[in-house]
Amino acid sequence: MTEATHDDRVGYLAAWGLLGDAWVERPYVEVDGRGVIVRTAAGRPADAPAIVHDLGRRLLYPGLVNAHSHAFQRAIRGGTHRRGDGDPSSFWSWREAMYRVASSLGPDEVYAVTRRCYAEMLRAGITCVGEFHYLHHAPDGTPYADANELSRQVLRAAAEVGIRVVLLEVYYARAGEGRPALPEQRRFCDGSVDRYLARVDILRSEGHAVGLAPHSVRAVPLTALTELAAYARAHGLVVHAHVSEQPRENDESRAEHGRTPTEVFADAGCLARPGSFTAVHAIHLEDRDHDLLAGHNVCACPTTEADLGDGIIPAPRHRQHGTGLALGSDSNAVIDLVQEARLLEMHERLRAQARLCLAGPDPVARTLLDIATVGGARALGRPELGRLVAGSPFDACAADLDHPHLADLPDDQAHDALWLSGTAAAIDRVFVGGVRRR
Ligand SMILES: N=CN[C@@H](CCC(=O)O)C(=O)O
Repeated sequence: MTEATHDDRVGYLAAWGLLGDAWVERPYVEVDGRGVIVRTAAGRPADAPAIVHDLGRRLLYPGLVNAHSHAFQRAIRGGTHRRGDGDPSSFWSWREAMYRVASSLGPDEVYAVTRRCYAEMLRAGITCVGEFHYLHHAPDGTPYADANELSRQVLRAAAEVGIRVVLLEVYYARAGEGRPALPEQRRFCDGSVDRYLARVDILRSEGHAVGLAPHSVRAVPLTALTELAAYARAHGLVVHAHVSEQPRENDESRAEHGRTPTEVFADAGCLARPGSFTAVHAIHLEDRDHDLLAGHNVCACPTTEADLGDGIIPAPRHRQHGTGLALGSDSNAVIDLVQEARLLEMHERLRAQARLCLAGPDPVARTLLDIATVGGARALGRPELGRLVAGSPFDACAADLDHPHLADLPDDQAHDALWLSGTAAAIDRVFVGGVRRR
């Protein structure tokens, strides 16, 4: 492979943007032939390369990082809001509707729905997604000729769309304590930790970005959790799991273990390596759970959590405990991390009857942007992403200051208008690894 030279370099300029930790006017980013940022500056340097793309009146941001997705669930968008065919009026009855689709998809359909979903993510400024992937085998649980067939369909969809993916390979074993997997859950199950890890070994050996994802304490017994935690530690992998999304999950955990789900994950060793665990949802927590999650990550998915009636994530408490926040589009009923971020703040305003709930040293908009970028990158174990700094890939998105939602606002106010009253619709430029994707 030939080295990138100065001649391969191109520059990008915008009106305003976030470079590293600094909000600057006329942000300039220089990118080499491999798509890696080689320098940043406020304003075009005198020695800039010949080609500098001026993005004009746009706000330049790092690419957004979506830390929790079930791509196939896009297929039921809008399909679970009426009584009639079943009763989708609770989380658990919604899950039955979701399982009907989960049981119906073959490899081609998994590829097609995932591709559609990821294309939508890319349009919305998402440059990396953590796919919490649990459709593994044929609907009756029989492995395909290639046991990683459906994981490969996800990887193929991501590659063709041009989005980065971290495959959070799900381990699933049972319907609950003492209950084997339901027929509709059989395709999620590998049958043993060894068979599951053999699949993971292959994916890792092929160079794919992989994390371990014990689905939940309901679906994974403690012995298996302990083995998964040991493997993750040995190989430096992140661990993601659904944690305390619904009160019933806590009740079942107490009945089986006498402990909360977070305590069970901690006792199994899943939290042993600082920063490596991501609790998805983490809504119904006890005080001790917050202490245990300190230094780890929580992935909030506010549009899905609202849709499913889960509850409001205690985001300020997570921040007070030093728990990193990330965002996920989860069910993909909505694919818009700007809305996810905004609702994180707005749900807390409704609960607290107060404003500026997630403000810290930085204004709320900056906090939300950080959660949507570096927060997700940290949760996915990809610290090189989420920031526009030298040495990082040029993964970026830009919002149009002349979009109808932002037009005629002062530029610095437009940034707050996007994150606190807007949507991703204003984002109209997206780059992944230096390649323009939108
Ligand atoms: N937002 C929740 N999604 C979960 C629900 C299933 C469960 O908790 O059993 C999911 O797709 O795996």
